[in-house]
Amino acid sequence: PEEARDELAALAAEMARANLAYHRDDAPEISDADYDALKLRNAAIEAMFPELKRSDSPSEQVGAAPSEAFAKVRHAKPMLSLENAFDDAEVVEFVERVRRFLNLAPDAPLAFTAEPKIDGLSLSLRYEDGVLVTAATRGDGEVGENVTANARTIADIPDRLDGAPGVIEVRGEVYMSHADFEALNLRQAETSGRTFANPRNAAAGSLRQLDPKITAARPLRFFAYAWGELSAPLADTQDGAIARLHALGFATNPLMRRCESVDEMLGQYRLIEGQRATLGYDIDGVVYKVDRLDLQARLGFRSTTPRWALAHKFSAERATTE
Ligand SMILES: Cc1ccc2cc(C(N)=O)cc(O)c2n1
Repeated sequence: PEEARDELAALAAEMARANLAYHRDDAPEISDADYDALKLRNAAIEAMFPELKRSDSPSEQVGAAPSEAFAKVRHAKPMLSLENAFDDAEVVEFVERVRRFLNLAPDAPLAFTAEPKIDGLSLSLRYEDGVLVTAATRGDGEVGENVTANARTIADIPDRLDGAPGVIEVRGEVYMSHADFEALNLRQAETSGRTFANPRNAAAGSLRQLDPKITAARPLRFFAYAWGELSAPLADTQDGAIARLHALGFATNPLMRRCESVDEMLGQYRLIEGQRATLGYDIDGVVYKVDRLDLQARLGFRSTTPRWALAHKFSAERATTE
């Protein structure tokens, strides 16, 4: 029994640390599966020595373990990641690959959009008949976490839409500005002593708080940049669709431009890179997308990335906010 008591104490400490890392700092130290294994071991020892059950045992608490913290949501359309490019030559290759796939002559017009790649965390917002019904994190791309109550506290996210398709899933990035991040860390240092390493962790940790009142006190922002299920098209082009999202009340990034050539794409990349230090929020590259949505549909997706999009990353600079 003495070893059992010691092991229960060790398990309790490890689970408490895992919970803190997961819920407050959104930097899970162990996987859901590992956490569940700790809970199982804990339950097994309690079964053998019921008198040793601790008051802080997870079998005493109702749910709220990392793996059950948020209900799971299966995305109607997978939330994909983007293929990366690190230099101009890879961008030229991407455009040539798109032309070949579409069987376009080298001089045939082919427009792209170029926009800053926000360094936050993806969120999918489902509206039905203009009402926000579900907000879900990306998760593994197929299944995310239901964070609807928390998303409702974000000012940039409308609770209702007028004039939208009956079903519309808006996708974008939740992020925290540098100024809000510094102020939050000051507050954190004075209260809990736990500060966040960077704005992305602070945004993710704030969005995945169990208590929406805590999320409401966190200054989170949102840029819309894509969509999932739609019961009717938004427009014929990427540029037009983003303009439509803006008209519906979403914040979209003002540095997005339609580009008629690779040179214009690379020019927009340099313009955005030049403004990187003055935006007031973190970006880690530029996203190019084929502008015409009929061409996006023809290009389709590889297993996890669209053929019609590319993320052109900035060279990794010494982190400026850590
Ligand atoms: C399709 C897709 C996937 C991930 C994206 C991510 C970002 C971003 N992090 O800003 C922007 C986009 O337009 C994206 N578009």
